[in-house]
Amino acid sequence: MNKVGLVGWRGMVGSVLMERMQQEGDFSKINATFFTTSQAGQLGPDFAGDAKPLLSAYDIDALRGMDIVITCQGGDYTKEVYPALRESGWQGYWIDAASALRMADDSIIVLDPVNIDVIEQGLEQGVKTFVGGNCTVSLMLLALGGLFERDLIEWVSPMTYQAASGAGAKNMRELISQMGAIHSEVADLLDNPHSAILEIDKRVSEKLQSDSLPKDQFGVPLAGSLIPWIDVPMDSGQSKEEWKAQVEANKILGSSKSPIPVDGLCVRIGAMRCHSQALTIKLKEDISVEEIESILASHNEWVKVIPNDRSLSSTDLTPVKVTGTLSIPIGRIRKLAMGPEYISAFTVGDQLLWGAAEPLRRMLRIITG
Ligand SMILES: NC(=O)C1=CN([C@@H]2O[C@H](COP(=O)(O)OP(=O)(O)OC[C@H]3O[C@@H](n4cnc5c(N)ncnc54)[C@H](OP(=O)(O)O)[C@@H]3O)[C@@H](O)[C@H]2O)C=CC1
Ligand SMILES: N[C@@H](CC(=O)OP(=O)(O)O)C(=O)O
Repeated sequence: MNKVGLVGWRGMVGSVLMERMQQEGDFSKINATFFTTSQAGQLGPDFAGDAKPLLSAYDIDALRGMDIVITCQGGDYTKEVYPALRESGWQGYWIDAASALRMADDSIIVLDPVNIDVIEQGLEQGVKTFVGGNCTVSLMLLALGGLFERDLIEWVSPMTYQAASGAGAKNMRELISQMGAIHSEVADLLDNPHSAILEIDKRVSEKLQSDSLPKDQFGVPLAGSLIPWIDVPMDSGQSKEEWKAQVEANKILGSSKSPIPVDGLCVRIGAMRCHSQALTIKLKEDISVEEIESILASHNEWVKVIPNDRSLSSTDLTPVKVTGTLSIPIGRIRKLAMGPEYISAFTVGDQLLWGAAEPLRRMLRIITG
């Protein structure tokens, strides 16, 4: 059995990965060793049998003993340890959730329902570094996989509605704290059915603008508001999250030499762990909505076409419905007024599952069998 080192297993993405690996019986296929950046020597988890002391995730000799290292520890860890490990002559497989190595020439971005051909070709050619894609990119490609596979997309503009989880566990907690603080501010008025709505609104607005609202993580209110910027600025005027859409999507699809334009605005909203995206798509030809739906639905087992219906869209095409599942619903598919090749769509996906942990877990299984 392959010796697999697990780093970052107790973080948010890592915990979701551990859950999925247990559900799918992955630990029976590997010889697991657990690493840590902060708790070396303490007793590790018992996911893979008896708990053993944790090894230091900075111990290059210990990592060199692994056939495969899978990490959800983050980009700073990758930047520090990966080069040293490779320079030590280690030839093992590195599977990573962080973005640090995604655009490296010798890495492949993994999303096997979309790019199993790229992955298999890479494995044959001796590629040893496999990185999970950006969550919005992976979720969009799973939703639109059928249209990309048939080369029907001229360009796509995703306008995103991204959950707090994408910013980290502390940010999820802060969102809930903000919601609680807003409610507390007006609880007495809410209890009184005769209170004036404008008074409630005034107090909520004052609370949102006050220094007493918890906002150490986001820096601004997210509850009752939104943040139309995610990640650092690029020279192009895009945010880095927006920049990733085109470069990563085309790397995954193997079309980087003549890239399909993918560009839009990324917005943080007060959802917990599901990212949503409103897509404007220019098709290369005029095909019917029925055909588009059938092409999308047949691409992979997780995508689910939701009819363009008010009630179904309100129940089935939402973060509340999708959270904690691998389902990728796509709906609101209709022709736009701009012309017969222009269509709209709306899709939702769990950014910790298909957006982060699941592509890594599946890559591990591709290697270990
Ligand atoms: N959040 C996201 O949506 C996505 C994240 N990623 C990537 O994954 C990386 C990790 O993200 P995420 O899982 O959100 O990060 P977390 O902050 O949840 O976890 C990262 C590490 O923090 C350490 N840690 C310290 N205190 C605690 C604690 N109380 N509970 C759990 N862990 C703790 C753990 O390392 P140790 O055990 O060594 O102390 C853990 O592995 C990101 O940096 C990013 O590169 C990729 C896709 C999506
Ligand atoms: N940036 C994403 C989450 C993330 O970690 O992305 P990446 O894996 O590309 O760094 C978000 O905020 O929703």
